[in-house]
Amino acid sequence: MTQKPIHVIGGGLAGSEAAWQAAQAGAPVILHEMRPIRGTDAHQTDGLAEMVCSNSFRSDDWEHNAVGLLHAEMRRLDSVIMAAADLSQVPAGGALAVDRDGFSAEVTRRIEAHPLITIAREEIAGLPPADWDSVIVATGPLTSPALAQAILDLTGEGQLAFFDAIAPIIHLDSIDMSVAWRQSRYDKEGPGGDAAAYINCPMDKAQYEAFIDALMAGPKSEFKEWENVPYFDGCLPIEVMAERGRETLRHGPMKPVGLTNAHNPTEKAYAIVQLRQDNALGTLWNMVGFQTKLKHGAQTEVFRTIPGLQDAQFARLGGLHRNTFLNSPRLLDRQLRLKVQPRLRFAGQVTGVEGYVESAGIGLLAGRLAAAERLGQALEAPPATTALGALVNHITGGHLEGQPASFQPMNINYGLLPPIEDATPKKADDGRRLKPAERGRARKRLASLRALDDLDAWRGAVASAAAE
Ligand SMILES: Cc1cc2nc3c(=O)[nH]c(=O)nc-3n(C[C@H](O)[C@H](O)[C@H](O)COP(=O)(O)OP(=O)(O)OC[C@H]3O[C@@H](n4cnc5c(N)ncnc54)[C@H](O)[C@@H]3O)c2cc1C
Repeated sequence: MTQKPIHVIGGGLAGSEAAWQAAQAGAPVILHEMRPIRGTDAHQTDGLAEMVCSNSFRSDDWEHNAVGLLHAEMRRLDSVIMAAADLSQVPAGGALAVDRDGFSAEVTRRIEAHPLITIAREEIAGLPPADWDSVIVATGPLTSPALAQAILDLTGEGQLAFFDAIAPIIHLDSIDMSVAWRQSRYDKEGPGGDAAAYINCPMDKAQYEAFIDALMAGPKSEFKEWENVPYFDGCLPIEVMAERGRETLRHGPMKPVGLTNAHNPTEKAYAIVQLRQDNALGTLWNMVGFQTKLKHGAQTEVFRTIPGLQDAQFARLGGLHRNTFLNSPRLLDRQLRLKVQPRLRFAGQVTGVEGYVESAGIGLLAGRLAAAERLGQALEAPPATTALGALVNHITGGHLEGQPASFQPMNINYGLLPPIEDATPKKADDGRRLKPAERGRARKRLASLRALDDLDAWRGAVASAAAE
């Protein structure tokens, strides 16, 4: 080898894709995977890109579904994960589901056969040796404890999370603002000078009582033993708080004080649910204090009883599970490099994306970015109008600085892409006025078309830069 190798740590969804992309670009790679020498609490095999739970890559509809769009973008960029998934497909309607063993075997076969990739079966149990000048850390939600500790020591207290306590996140355009209103408690101005930073949903006594009953009765997900993490008070699940007393929530996250119903100023609410802006675009809002272990079906049912949220569309539902991830907006640059030690790049779920496809997508970019750097080529991540670019934006800057809720992992969704509102047709080809749901679909299709156009323009620019 004439070039020094890029070291990829972790042969999961992200690491396999990163190794493949870097090698395809012409850079030699050593892929370090600790299985089978050391296992995780979830992996069962020693195959690369093992899917630890469901066998689905979710919707394959690129026109109307953001993860389908991500599939399409990755296929255009020679993704090994998508190629192996397409070969291992099993029937699943509009979803892309795979035979998990066949899929993992195909990824393993392609990586093993690549002339520029060497696989080393070993745990990297601390910071990589100083002479590894280009490293991609793709060790996932179950990063081995020794490496997690080394990253924590390097980045500082509070910059690496070990589990997710997530409150649901809702698309702004599905909130009924004829019921809800914008106001901060006591009209207090935030750092940006905004005294109307929250969206408020009021409840009367009967609605509150029914809500508490539904919360306590709803089915909950139980932690597996290996997920046995203690709660700390800042992120108690809402149903655990409700179990401490029927009034607890009314004195906690649902307290009605300091707020006046803009639609009916004389009416005093018995309890109020607040939503806080979640992304810089202002398209996504999280339910403040509503981290929950309710099962997903129960969450949509129970939370849609909240006035103003009766038609809520959830960008993600709440949950609590083991997950190692960085405070990426603070720690990573747009090249996915650790600011304090730029030889270390991060990829996959450890950067704060969520899901097989998203993890592989960030692996794809990390591999290309590392290879370009190694080969002396200039390369930027794709624009935020693409699904891949929107993910990079989310993890490196799309979330709001300075708000109390910390950065939370996220699946790809259209709310992470800049809105396309103005261009959405109001009428069908036959002149009929489009219903809101039809307009929503039309808007998604336009956003997908824009994404693929912009991705192609980016690919074109990258190809000509590489040829220079
Ligand atoms: C229990 C569980 C269930 C999940 N279910 C789903 C699901 O149904 N659908 C979905 O989309 N996502 C699911 N996820 C999320 C899923 O893990 C990620 O979407 C995806 O696998 C992340 O890809 P990754 O490459 O970042 O991590 P992984 O695929 O986990 O790969 C990380 C790799 O790094 C290796 N590794 C760790 N530490 C070291 C080290 N120090 N040295 C060398 N190698 C190391 C591990 O062995 C592993 O192979 C689940 C996660 C968990 C934990």
